[in-house]
Amino acid sequence: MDNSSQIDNIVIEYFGLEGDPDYDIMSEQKREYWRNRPNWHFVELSPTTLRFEEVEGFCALLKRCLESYGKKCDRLTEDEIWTKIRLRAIDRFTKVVEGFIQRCRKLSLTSEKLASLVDNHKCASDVEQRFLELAQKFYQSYLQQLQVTGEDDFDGLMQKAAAVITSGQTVFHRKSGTGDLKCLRYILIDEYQDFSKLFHHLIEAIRQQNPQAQFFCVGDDWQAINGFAGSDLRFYQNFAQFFQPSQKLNIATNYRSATSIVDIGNTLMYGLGTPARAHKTIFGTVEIADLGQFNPNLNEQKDHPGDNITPAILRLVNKTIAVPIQMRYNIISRGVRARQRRAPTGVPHVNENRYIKKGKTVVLLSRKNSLPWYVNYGKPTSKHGVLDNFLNLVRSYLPEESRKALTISTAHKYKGLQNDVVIILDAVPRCYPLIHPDLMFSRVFGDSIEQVVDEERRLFYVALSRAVEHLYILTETKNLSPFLEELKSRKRINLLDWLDYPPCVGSIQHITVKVGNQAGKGGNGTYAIRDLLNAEGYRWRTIGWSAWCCTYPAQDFSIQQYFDNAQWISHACGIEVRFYDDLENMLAKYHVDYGQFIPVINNLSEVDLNINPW
Ligand SMILES: Nc1ncnc2c1ncn2[C@@H]1O[C@H](COP(=O)(O)OP(=O)(O)OP(=O)(O)O)[C@@H](O)[C@H]1O
Repeated sequence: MDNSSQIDNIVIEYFGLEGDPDYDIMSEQKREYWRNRPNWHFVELSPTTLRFEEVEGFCALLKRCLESYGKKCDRLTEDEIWTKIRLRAIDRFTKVVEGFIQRCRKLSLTSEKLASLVDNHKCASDVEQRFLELAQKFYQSYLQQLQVTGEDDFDGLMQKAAAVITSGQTVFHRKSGTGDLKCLRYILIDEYQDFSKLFHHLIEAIRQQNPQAQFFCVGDDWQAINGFAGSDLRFYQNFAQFFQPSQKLNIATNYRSATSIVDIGNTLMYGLGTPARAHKTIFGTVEIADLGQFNPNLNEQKDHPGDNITPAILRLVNKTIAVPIQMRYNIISRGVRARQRRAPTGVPHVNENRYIKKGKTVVLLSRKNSLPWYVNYGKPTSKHGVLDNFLNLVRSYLPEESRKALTISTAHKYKGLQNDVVIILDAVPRCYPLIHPDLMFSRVFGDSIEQVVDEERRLFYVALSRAVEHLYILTETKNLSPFLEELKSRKRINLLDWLDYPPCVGSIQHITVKVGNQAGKGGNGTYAIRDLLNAEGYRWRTIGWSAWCCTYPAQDFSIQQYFDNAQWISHACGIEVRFYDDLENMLAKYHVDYGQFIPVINNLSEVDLNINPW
């Protein structure tokens, strides 16, 4: 497209999966998003258009549409199109082939064994068949390349190690010293649910040489989540068959999580094994956070146009980390003390016991390495990918000293870890279970949708069970993950009320104080104290509410101290004082009459509520 005549921006969207309810919801969200953006035109096309118009008509239609917006269109040649999409296209294809080769290696397949596997496999589509033809060639070349160069991959080293041990060579040398596999008395294997054929070969080789060695294998079949990478739960499930004689012990005590979290994990895995028993006695919390019920306020809409997820997460994080900057605490606590001392009856009393329990750490767990399309994390700030960029965005809204308390990870990578607070970002059907379209390329290894769904359930379990005290499950109640749906049908789970999670005010650097006249009391109030205000550095401003304005560093600012130090106050009558943060959010409003200051209804409650009630 020739953009020389660019006046406005155009987004062209091809809604290729129309008719799929989940996809249609997302399409409607996209329409809504672009409708609300000035200077952007949204052009949508779909397979229906393509079916009616056929390719030529479809292109002509698009051209006419773009020209109506003043865009000149020149059709690219096939070669030019390929040049533009090449990198992206190769990237996905490369990943699929790479995964395929890794699976073959984990199974210790030779080219011949793979060929026989493919011969006996019934392809479900032409695409699958053509892929398998190509993949076999790639695998053959890969093996040849290893042979020619003498290089090896990890799986190759494992195979060689097993072969060397089988041949009777059991002495090994390491930097720390020399050893003999024949002398090993105990072999401890962790994460046994993730065992693969390749590891099994190695262990078998050791056992052949050293039949006296005792094996101790620990694993959790509820956490078997690496089938896609070649792990095989068979080794765990049929343990007794592989290790004879053997004894099996159940470790059912969960030392990690609060009872409500252990309970939710058991409910998800009901019927799939011995339920866990919580050792901790604290109850903890499990709450569903429904994005469908979330209404961002004007500031949040301004900061995150078209994106509800970011402000929603910010509210949860803000409340849970809740190590409010000292300054914010000062404003509130001293403000509240002032209110309690001087306020006439009827001014709401704030219970200071609700304040801060510091030191909670929070992790955001994502099913994918990416986020929904409408989440705009701005200019990339990290080269480690989308999630880290998003983390930096969310952190930028937190006080400096709280930032490290927040981390992000995929659910897969968080296996084995834990956090006080876990926020699951995406308990929706397109994430749990995530059935990747590339699944068709691993059917030949026996992968099926049923297996994937089982593994996704276990992944969801891993995500839930990382929480020590508090678990938030972010979802859309009209679009729940089937696992969550099932959980809800078996157990009552609290749906959080967003009113309890007020907006994140953000890091405040400055407080602007505006001193003006109370409504209905004429202009004499400020006139009488103008020289005093002037001397204290105030300037008269008429933008918005006409008032004398002065800005103070937010650090250690307190309303009580402010009034204690204000020279003008003893002469003041009919005055209104307003306190604003950097974003022009009004934090507090006071009336001053006859030297007395009285708090009026104000927005401090919003800041108050940012304090962690736990
Ligand atoms: N006997 C114990 N007494 C008290 N706390 C324990 C005990 N054993 C483990 N824990 C605590 O329980 C938590 C989980 O322990 P650990 O990570 O060893 O378990 P795990 O079975 O490997 O967990 P997962 O496989 O779910 O990651 C940790 O916080 C650990 O400190």
